[in-house]
Amino acid sequence: MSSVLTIRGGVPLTGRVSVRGAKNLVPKAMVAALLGNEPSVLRNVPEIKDVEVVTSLLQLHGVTVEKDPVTGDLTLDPKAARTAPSTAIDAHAGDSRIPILLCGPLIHAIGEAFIPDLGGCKIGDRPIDYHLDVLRQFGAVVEKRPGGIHISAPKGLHGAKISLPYPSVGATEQVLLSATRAEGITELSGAATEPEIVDLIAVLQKMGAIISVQTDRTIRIEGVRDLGGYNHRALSDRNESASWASAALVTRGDIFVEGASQRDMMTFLNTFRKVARHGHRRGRHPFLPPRRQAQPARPRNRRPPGLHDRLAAAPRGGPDPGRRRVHRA
Ligand SMILES: CC(=O)N[C@H]1[C@@H](OP(=O)(O)OP(=O)(O)OC[C@H]2O[C@@H](n3ccc(=O)[nH]c3=O)[C@H](O)[C@@H]2O)O[C@H](CO)[C@@H](O)[C@@H]1O
Ligand SMILES: C=C(OP(=O)(O)O)C(=O)O
Repeated sequence: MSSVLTIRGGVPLTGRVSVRGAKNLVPKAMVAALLGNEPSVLRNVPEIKDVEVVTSLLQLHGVTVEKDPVTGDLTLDPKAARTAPSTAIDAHAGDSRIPILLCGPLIHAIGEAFIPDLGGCKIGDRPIDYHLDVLRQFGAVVEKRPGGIHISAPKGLHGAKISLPYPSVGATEQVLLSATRAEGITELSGAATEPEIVDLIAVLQKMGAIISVQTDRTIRIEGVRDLGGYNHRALSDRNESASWASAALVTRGDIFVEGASQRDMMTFLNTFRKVARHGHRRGRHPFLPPRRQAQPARPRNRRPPGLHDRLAAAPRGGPDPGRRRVHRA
């Protein structure tokens, strides 16, 4: 499939769409299933590439992944987890960014991990130094090898006091997935606390993990020896919901987004309302000022609480008869 989508605009978008489970939770919850000693069931699973990649990587490691043909629910059983051939893992090089999160769970399940070179959206430099630092602080040995990274932990993973220089989503997930079965207590400060992180914590807690989140971006994890399975319905994708809302705004359309969660989108909804109001004051059209397009209400700080980076500039006003090229997530 081409990696470019060409959109011919100029038509108001109207109708009803159903939003599925969050892309930024589902593949991570699938990885979490590897930490259990019994099957897990994940519901509200979207049909996206990250799910395919993680399914394949889990299967390569002996995890059975069964998809219900009617509901699309996944049952993941890790009890036969085993080492996978690095050539087979390598076939996934460049496919996704999720494999880096397999490190902790694979070390707990089989004692080592080989992670292929990462993919993911091309949104600039995307280092993984926080991930590797965190793993080393847990006691892992990280080695660069041709085609990927090899990680082992001859003395197991041990809880640690970790501080992130920036509230990285991925690095916070790395800590959560590594610490829940590490020996001792982990205290993470400077953690990301997005709704998808909170939902991942809910998944881990269902498995038996002991995790508390404080209001100052500190997460405390008390390691446990074993975890069970989970039965979880993924939270809905707030980015997809916000994309539909933005599409309705800029095309003067009317879209009902079934399953969107106000609670997880408060910052976006405030921004959306301000943009719409701004346009209304300045021109005839509710969303479009007469001479120039409504300006995005840009957040002042780098990552305002609750607003996904990707959406910080999403709701620009004004219908656009032209074409748009977007990159595919
Ligand atoms: C900024 C960005 O696009 N964040 C998205 C990205 O998270 P992803 O985990 O890729 O990015 P982070 O939120 O971790 O990165 C935030 C910032 O920390 C820096 N950083 C991060 C990790 C690291 O090891 N070293 C380092 O320097 C990055 O350069 C960036 O400036 O994908 C997630 C989906 O999985 C989304 O939920 C996040 O909203
Ligand atoms: C950057 C993102 O996606 P990915 O990490 O999958 O590339 C994102 O969801 O914001």
